[in-house]
Amino acid sequence: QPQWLRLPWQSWVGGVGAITDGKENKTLSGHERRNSEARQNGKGASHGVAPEIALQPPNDDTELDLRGSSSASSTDRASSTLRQRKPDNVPPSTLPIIQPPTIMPPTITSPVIQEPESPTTPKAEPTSLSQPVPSLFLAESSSSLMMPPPPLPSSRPNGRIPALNQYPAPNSAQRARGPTPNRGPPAASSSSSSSGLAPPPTHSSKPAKPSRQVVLTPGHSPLDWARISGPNSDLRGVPAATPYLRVTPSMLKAQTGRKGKDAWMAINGKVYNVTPYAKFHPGGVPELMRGAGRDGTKLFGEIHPWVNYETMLAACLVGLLVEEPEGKESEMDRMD
Ligand code: HEM
Repeated sequence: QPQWLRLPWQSWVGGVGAITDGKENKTLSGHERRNSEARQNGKGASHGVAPEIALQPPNDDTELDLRGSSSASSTDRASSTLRQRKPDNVPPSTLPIIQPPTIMPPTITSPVIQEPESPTTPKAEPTSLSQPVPSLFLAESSSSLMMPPPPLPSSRPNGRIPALNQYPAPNSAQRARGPTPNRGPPAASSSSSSSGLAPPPTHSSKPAKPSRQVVLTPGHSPLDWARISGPNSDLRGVPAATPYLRVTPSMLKAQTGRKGKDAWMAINGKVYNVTPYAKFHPGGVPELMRGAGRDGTKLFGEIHPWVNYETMLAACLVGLLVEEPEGKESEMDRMD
């Protein structure tokens, strides 16, 4: 940018006008130029902060040094960093007297990108339509081409939908079956004890049986039984080396749990010594002893078929229930 094109305020700012070219580094060159000028005068050490000071707006003491560079002493030129400098090539008579300027922030304009003469991307240009675009407005004139609206139903006065004040309809089959369950008052034929919150009669069930479980004594919980009847336990009540016995009904009949004998019970062909389990039985000792000395399969299944007796009584297994020998049976029958 030529010097004569610079405006006075651009000259005062010291090259800030060059920013309008979009090149910010010229601002630094303006500062650097003045710094180097001060250093050349031997005052560089005391004017090291010149760039910051030069950018501040001038106060009342700021005035334009009209004496020119030739008549100014080194001190004056060094202090010119605090004053307004004049351009070197402008005659003093043409210099305007600058009032304390109002610093406007330099306007940084982005460079305008000039498009080439023949752009590779074709530009869209308005073209004249050969046929008119059909109008989407429902004008009166076009109504003759459109389908007429459907006629209003004659059964609905004013086209309104009648209010459904009754659902189901009075003559519907749903209403004929009676009111919706639990949604209305009970029918006159139903029992007087039923209420709106009570379940319908078809859902009523027998009252649950009261629990017959007993309070087990301390140390006889199901967990305690599981602990003492582990896989290595032997609670059969017979000598350790005794193999599984073939238990006849007459043998079973003698093991009733009385007279110092253990209580044996047969369930599904297996005979168990239930005496060690008696105090652990949730149903109590007397209930358990109902099956002592006999085949308790039916009794057991009637009360708690879900109980896994085989696992629970594995350590109490005495043997298998077998039929009575022919001779023995006839002999016992004869004794009876
Ligand atoms: C055959 C003779 C038996 C009778 C008469 C009998 C009777 C009962 C009774 C009345 C109850 C209480 C049920 C209730 O909760 O109201 C009961 C619970 C129980 N009995 Fe027996 N019992 C017998 C044999 C056994 C045997 C051999 C065992 C061992 C496997 C056993 C294990 C149990 C268990 C684990 C319960 C608790 C069931 C539960 O809470 O669901 N019972 N028993």
